[in-house]
Amino acid sequence: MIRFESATKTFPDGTVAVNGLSLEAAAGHISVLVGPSGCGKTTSLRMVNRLIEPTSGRVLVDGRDVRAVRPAQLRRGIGYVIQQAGLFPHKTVLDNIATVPMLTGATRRQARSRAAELLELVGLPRTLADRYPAQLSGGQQQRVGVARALAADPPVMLMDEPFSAVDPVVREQLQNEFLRIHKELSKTIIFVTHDIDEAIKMGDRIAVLRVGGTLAQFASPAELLSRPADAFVAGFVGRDRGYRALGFTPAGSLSLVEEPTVRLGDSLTAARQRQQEGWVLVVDAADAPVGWLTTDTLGAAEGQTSIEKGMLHLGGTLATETGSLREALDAALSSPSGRGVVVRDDTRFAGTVSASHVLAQIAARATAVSSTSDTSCEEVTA
Ligand SMILES: Nc1ncnc2c1ncn2[C@@H]1O[C@H](COP(=O)(O)OP(=O)(O)OP(=O)(O)O)[C@@H](O)[C@H]1O
Repeated sequence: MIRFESATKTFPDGTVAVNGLSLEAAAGHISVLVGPSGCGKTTSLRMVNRLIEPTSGRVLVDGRDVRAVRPAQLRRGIGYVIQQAGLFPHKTVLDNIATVPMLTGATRRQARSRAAELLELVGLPRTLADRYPAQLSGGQQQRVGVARALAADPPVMLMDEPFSAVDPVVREQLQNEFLRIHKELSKTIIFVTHDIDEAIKMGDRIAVLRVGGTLAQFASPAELLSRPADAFVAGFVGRDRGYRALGFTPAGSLSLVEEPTVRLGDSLTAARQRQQEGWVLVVDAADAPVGWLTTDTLGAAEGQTSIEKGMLHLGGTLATETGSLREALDAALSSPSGRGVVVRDDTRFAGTVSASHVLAQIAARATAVSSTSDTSCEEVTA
C-alpha cells in the first residue's frame, strides 16, 4: 500500500507542484492520477521512488516512510515505466529486461531466462529478443518497458503515461494486455495519465488533481462519473459522463426478447417468413450472430434462393448477457433493425433488446439507487 500524507512539493523557484496531497493507493490495485497538464501528477509519482523529495508531508510504502529507505534499495522494489519506454539504446531487448534482476543478484543465465518469460508475458515474440530498441515499433518498446519494470517482480509499480506515445489502436491493445497481466500479478500500481478515458479504463480508483497540485476527488470510476465532487471534476470527466457511467452498470436483469433467426444457407423463403418489421437476424452453424438481412430488398436477389454472407448488413455491436447497460444500449442504437443483439458468453445468440427497453431499465435503476443512496465518501482528505 502507498500512502501520501499531506505531501507537498514546492520547487526552489516557488512553484507549488503538489499541495497537501493525501490519499491511499490500495495494495494490489491500480490507482490512477489524472488531471490537466502541470497539475503535479509526475511530481507526485516521483515522490514515491524518491526521484523527488517532498518539501513537507510524507509518502509511505507499506507503512514505511520512503525517506527511511536508501533510494537504490527502495527502487529495487518499485518498477518504473515511463513514456517512450526509456530503454537502454545500446542493449538488446533481452538485456534491457535482464538488467534489473542481475542488479539484484540473479546470474546472467537466470536473468535472461526470466527476461524471455517476461517477453512472452507482455506479448512479444522471442524473435525480437536480440534486437536493439531502435529496431522496434513504439508499441513494442512500451511492452519491453513494462517487461523490464516487471523483471525484478516488484510489489509496486509506478507508471508515468506509459502508453501515451503510441497510436490509439496500439494504445488500446497495450491497456488491455496490461489489465490482463495485472489480473495475474496483482501489483500495487500508481498510473499517471492526462487522459480521463484511460483513467476510467485502467483505474480501480482515480485521483483527479487540479493545477496547483490539489486533490479534487479520489473515487472509483463509477463514482467519479455519477457523482463528481464539483464542477471542475464534472468538466474534466466530460459531458457524456452519464452515458459512460452505464459502462459500470451491469445489464443484469434486463429481460431479452425472443427473436426468430435463420441460418446462413437457409432459404430466402424462410427469411421472409421469419422477418419482423422487414429484418431477420442471421446466425451461423454455432448460433453466433453474423448479421441482419433486410427482407425489403430480397426481391433484388435475383436468382438466389439461399441466404449468403454477401447479402447481410454487418449488424451493430454485440452486447453480452453479463455485460453492462452501456453495451446493451449501444447494441440497440447501432443495430440496423433497432433491435440490439445480445449473446451469451460463448457467443451464441441469446435474444434482442430495444433502446427504449434499456432506457426503461436505466430509469428504474436510477429510482432504486436514489431511494437507497448513501453518501459515504471513502477518500482520505487532507
Ligand atoms: N524541477 C522543477 N522546477 C520547477 N518547477 C517544476 C519542476 N518540475 C516540475 N515543475 C512544475 O511543477 C508543476 C507540476 O509538474 P508535473 O510535471 O508534476 O505535472 P504533470 O501533471 O505531470 O504535467 P504533464 O501532464 O504536463 O506531464 C508544473 O507547473 C511544472 O512546471
